[in-house]
Amino acid sequence: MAAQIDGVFESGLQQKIKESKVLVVGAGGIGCEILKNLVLTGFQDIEIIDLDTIDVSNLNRQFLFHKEHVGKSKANVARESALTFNPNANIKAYHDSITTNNYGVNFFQRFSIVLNALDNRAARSHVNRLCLTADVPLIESGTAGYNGQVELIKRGLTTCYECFPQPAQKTFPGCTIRNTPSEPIHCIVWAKHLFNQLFGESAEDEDVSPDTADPEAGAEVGQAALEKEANEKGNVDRVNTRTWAKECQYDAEKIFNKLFFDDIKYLLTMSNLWKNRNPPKPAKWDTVQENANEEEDATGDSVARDQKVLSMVQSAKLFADSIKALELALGKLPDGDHLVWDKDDKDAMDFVAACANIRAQIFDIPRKSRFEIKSMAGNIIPAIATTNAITAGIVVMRAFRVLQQEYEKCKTVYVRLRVNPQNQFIVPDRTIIPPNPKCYVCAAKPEVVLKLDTKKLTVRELRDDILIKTLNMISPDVMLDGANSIVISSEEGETDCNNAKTLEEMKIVDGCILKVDDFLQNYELSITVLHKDPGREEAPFEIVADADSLKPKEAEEESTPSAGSSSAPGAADDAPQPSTSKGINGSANGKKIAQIQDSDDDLCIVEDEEQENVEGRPSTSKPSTSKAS
Ligand SMILES: Nc1ncnc2c1ncn2[C@@H]1O[C@H](COP(=O)(O)OP(=O)(O)OP(=O)(O)O)[C@@H](O)[C@H]1O
Ligand SMILES: [Zn+2]
Repeated sequence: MAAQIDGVFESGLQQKIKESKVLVVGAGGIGCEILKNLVLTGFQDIEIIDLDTIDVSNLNRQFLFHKEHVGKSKANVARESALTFNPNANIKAYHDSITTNNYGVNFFQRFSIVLNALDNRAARSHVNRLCLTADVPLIESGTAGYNGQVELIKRGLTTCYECFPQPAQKTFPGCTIRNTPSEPIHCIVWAKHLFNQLFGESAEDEDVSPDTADPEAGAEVGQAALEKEANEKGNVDRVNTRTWAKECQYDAEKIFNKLFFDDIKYLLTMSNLWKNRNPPKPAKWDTVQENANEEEDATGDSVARDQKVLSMVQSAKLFADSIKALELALGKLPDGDHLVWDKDDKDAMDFVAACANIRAQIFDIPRKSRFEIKSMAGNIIPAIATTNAITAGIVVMRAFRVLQQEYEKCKTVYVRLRVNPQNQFIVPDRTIIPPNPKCYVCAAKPEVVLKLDTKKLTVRELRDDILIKTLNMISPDVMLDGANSIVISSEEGETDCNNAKTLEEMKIVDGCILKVDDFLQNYELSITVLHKDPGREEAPFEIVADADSLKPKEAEEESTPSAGSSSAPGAADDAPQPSTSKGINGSANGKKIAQIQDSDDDLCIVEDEEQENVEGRPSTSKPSTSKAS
């Protein structure tokens, strides 16, 4: 192939390519393109890992996969297809998650370079941490629609994936979801939680029943309502939702009446909630069915069906049909196993669309089409094959630079839909942004401040919601500094007795320091705990990566911002980022795009000598949070 002909590459590069060992993490939209580029440019020692199997919906853009591959391992099929381009390449495929303990520092150290083509933060953060520890250069990439981003992460030289705060993945207070939804998304989140309660892995923080502890309702009000209901009914049925649903054989009518009539009536008894809001209107199965004949059937071709906003009657029918199908699917699994919600699973999606619309109608919230609900429930930004191809091309060209150790030429690059005033649609940052010395991952002594209600937050919540879901650890061990006591152990079962205790009961109070260690990531973090009383709509905890930002205002003003600190260019602007988990960092944010477009940067990133920007500013100092589609 052309890339192996002498003279195509500058001197020495061809040899470096041949001698290098590359790891590609993810064989999805960008991963397939990267793998093809690697084999076509002469890389011979490649490993690729992906945990997933091929879905029909991947075929339009993940061109290494064809119809006959549906259901097979992405990594294995990607390997086979790529070998047809260059049978001399040596490709090893792993059908596995990169976050398991099979892939520790020793595994990473074997590579000259790692190329990420992932779609989630947890895996990106994990690879970031391992590449930092193993001191292997990592090229991080992502796309979101027409926007793409490629950046080099190199220990001590550049920002890491976690140097600056990520835009919060939008979550909603539990009481809004359970008691007082006001937007379609609240009903969609509730419906997804309900799916998990009935068929999936039910998490404690995904309860869908009325929240009697809602501070706005007033504790006594909730309690009084509970007692009132208890008296009226003789008892209050508070059994686990799944157990109850199984007992009534997933009877659609009974489940409908419980969720949309009994529970809503119950919410109405929490009268404080409805002083300044329109109260919900309970819906009963029989009453809904009375209108059934007047309504046209919701079936028809799937495209038309997807675009249509279903009525209450149609939603109720879809609710009943999808419950039956999901019950059947659950029944086929081994005992104790559960379904996993997937936007591409017809019945799971039908169920969520139906429940979200029924609840929306009850709360007088606009209903949405199945298509709209699917986008919102799946946080979907359509994947554009061309953006993936361009992005993957840049990834491999950056890999050339890394092999030649020309790190200074590896500025972060953005792919845009429209050209900027300099006629660029592939726009590099002006400079390489150095690491944030206060980064809670790559700093010499990583530390954060954690503000939370120590009287309320439990050890389990500390582990699941904060350390795992927010700080992206996999298997944390936690010690209370000074007391030498183990709060959380990564050994299964060892500290289960602590799980339900509040932090205060574990003697973790204002000012305490927790020493956290994740052996899978070779990552240690010191957490200073500060107590706060959260309000109703406030997040239950807040993580501040830079302890100085808690200083009084005057003190803050005196301190001089240093390059690469959280007050470095770009960082402050990065805080209020778009809420989607897959929104690309620095791209979906209009402000950030404007900064980039102002820049008078390199003519084209494929040029060897990138011109220095004279006017522009570094467009962002934050890493990608985007999806590799
Ligand atoms: N922990 C992980 N280990 C290995 N591979 C992972 C991990 N997390 C995600 N991936 C893989 O990264 C790839 C990301 O590619 P992409 O964004 O195109 O996702 P997709 O699932 O193929 O597409 P879509 O989400 O649009 O349906 C996926 O193939 C996914 O399986
Ligand atoms: Zn960092």
